[in-house]
Amino acid sequence: MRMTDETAVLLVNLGTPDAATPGAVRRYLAQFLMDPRVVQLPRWLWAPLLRGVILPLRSRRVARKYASIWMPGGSPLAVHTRNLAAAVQERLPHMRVMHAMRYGNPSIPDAFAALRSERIGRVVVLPLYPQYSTTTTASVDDIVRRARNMPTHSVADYHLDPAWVRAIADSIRAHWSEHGRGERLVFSFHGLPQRVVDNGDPYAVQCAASVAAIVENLGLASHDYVHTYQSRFGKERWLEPATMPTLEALARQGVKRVDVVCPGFAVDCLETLEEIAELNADAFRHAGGHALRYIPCLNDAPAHADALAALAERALRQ
Ligand SMILES: C=CC1=C(C)c2cc3[nH]c(cc4nc(cc5[nH]c(cc1n2)c(C)c5CCC(=O)O)C(CCC(=O)O)=C4C)c(C)c3C=C
Ligand SMILES: [Fe+2]
Ligand SMILES: [Fe+2]
Repeated sequence: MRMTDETAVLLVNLGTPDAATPGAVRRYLAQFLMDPRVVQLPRWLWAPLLRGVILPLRSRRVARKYASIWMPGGSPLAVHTRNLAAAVQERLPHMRVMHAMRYGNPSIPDAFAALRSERIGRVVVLPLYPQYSTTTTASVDDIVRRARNMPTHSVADYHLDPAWVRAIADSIRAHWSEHGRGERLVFSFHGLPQRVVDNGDPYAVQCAASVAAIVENLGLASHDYVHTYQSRFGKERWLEPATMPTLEALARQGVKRVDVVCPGFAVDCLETLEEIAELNADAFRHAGGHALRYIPCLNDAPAHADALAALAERALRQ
């Protein structure tokens, strides 16, 4: 089949269970946690541990967490990613915009099969991770390399993209003007094992650079904000400072109101809606704080779709 000049943009996110049930969560976690980019233990050790201990226990507990945030259209990560792709499509009428998930559905191989049948000639893959990590971005690339059947260009990261930085800063300003401003702004990013960073993963450096750029745009002083890492998984040492103990320490120091923003997540998901807006908000109050206000991800906001559409167009010109 001859390819055409038609180009496509494939937005790729992490993925999420198809239902808030232990079975669906188990299928999702099994695929996610067997990715050697994510858990680097030897397979002979990890596979039986995962199947025998972790999946049976974790799937039930995590399914209840998903149930607490589930939307009429599905998992928030799936709903927001779908809506974001539609918003980007509106801005790129001359291209085909699709989305896919690294784990679960719709899969990356299925997306490439669909693009091939639509006779698309060239694809820009835009992983929805502002900061590059081997555990996320490189893992998307692993599958893209295997699945692609046409010329493909991948965007590595956009952690300092001016339009993206401005969109995040504007969303914080909008939140402040609607709800008032807390005494501290907490920037909480998904964590990584410290070992992964020690082995050369640029994620932590890029997270810090994003914080610096957003803070500069907002004109904040160093005592106005804190940069933390959330979502520890397993027994290893992860990036620090950790979000929850930091919030508890702030509350004990007498801080009554904090705002939390998560610029490592393109769209809201379990880690923001349940972990930050529910779990960490409770912990902050139990430690003596009055209110943790969570600032939502950019999701399908016009400024977010504008920034991503411009990134994709620039990548295509390269
Ligand atoms: C935004 C960047 C992310 C990095 C970096 C990342 C690394 C990473 N994650 C785990 C383990 C889990 N993460 C889970 C959920 C999850 N993680 C991200 C993003 C990053 N992960 C997102 C967007 C989500 C939410 C998915 C959703 O459906 O809403 C989970 C699943 C939930 C749970 O069981 O707690 C796990 C497990 C590791 C081990 C890791 C780096 C090594
Ligand atoms: Fe994660
Ligand atoms: Fe988590």
